[in-house]
Amino acid sequence: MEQRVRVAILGASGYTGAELVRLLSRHPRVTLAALTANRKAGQTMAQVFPHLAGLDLPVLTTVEDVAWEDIDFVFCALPHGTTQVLIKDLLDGPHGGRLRIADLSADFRLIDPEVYAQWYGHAHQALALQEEAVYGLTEFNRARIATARLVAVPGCYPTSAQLPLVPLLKAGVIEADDLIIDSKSGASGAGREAREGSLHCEVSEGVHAYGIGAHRHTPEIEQELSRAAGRPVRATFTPHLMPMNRGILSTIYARLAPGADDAKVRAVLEAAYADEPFVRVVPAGTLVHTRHVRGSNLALIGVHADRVPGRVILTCAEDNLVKGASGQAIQDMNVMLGFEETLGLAQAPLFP
Ligand SMILES: NC(=O)C1=CN([C@@H]2O[C@H](COP(=O)(O)OP(=O)(O)OC[C@H]3O[C@@H](n4cnc5c(N)ncnc54)[C@H](OP(=O)(O)O)[C@@H]3O)[C@@H](O)[C@H]2O)C=CC1
Ligand SMILES: CC(=O)N[C@@H](CCC(=O)OP(=O)(O)O)C(=O)O
Repeated sequence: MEQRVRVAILGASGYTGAELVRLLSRHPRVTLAALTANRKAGQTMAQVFPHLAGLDLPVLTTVEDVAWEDIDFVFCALPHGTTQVLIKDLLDGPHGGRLRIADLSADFRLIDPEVYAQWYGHAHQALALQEEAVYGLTEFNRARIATARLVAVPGCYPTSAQLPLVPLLKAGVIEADDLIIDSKSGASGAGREAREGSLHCEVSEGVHAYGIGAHRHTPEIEQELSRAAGRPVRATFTPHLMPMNRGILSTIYARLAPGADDAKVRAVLEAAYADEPFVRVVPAGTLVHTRHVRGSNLALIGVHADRVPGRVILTCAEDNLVKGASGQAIQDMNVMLGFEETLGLAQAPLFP
């Protein structure tokens, strides 16, 4: 029988942690050996998340109480800012030599320490690890992810922007200096701790933009799009909070490069994702919908002609908690450990 890896999930009492537990509980090569929480340490997962009550799971402990000698792989699903020092201590500690980590927070995604300090309001506290970490959008970075010790799992919004835009910038069929990314997210994107602002009566029956011109995912989006384009990319990014639980829909407006049209854009994206298990370009005339990805690791991309000459409209739908976070992290783990990339992630979306 094939050996299983022993996994710790730090922050298992949060939304992305619970989603990791849900998906990994059916992963054929994983044993969930440790689950941690902060305020909820000492409780069972069934107490915190009754929907997971049927699973045989370890009790939630603090990070300090994990038997690290027993752990091979760590998913870190803690608030950004709290993560960098904790991961540094873990990797510098007595068991650091064998641990490999997928970090879901924003702590290791930005390459430039000055950009990090500017957008996150403090100097990074683990600079060497920030430099070492590999950006974990699997579709574009498999070789480096495979050998990484620390993978920075992309942000939910940046994933929905990069999947349509990276192949187009690489192919030079859209211009790099005129991108508008208009994104909508479900309230689970703010995490379970968010409370105020995420209460039903504050999210339902209304929509609002936030972080306008100033959202911390902007530098992550620009960093990765610039890498793809081979030159600096500036993008206008505006997120919106939607009255729904899960899902992100990004609508992207781009200017076509000379000689390109929407058919060319579609052909580039179809070729880029022809062999990808989790990214689909929907047929012309079909609309992408957050309902069509819910609970799955899929991202759907739509390509639409714009009646304004020289422009194209792209849409991308994903589940923020799956391809936007926990599913993406598992996809990275599968690559890091040499497993088949789809293990634990093959479930179809939940509809309606
Ligand atoms: N929600 C989403 O769609 C996405 C989230 N992310 C990122 O993933 C990470 C987790 O997000 P999410 O699951 O939504 O957050 P939640 O607020 O739902 O969960 C946070 C978790 O961290 C624990 N925690 C909080 N503070 C500390 C601390 N000081 N020390 C140890 N543990 C602590 C909480 O424990 P307790 O419950 O006991 O307080 C809980 O388990 C964040 O960095 C987030 O930005 C990334 C992509 C998408
Ligand atoms: C709806 C909502 O509030 N979404 C979050 C993004 C969640 C996420 O992915 O943030 P990380 O960069 O920390 O991973 C926000 O706008 O901050």
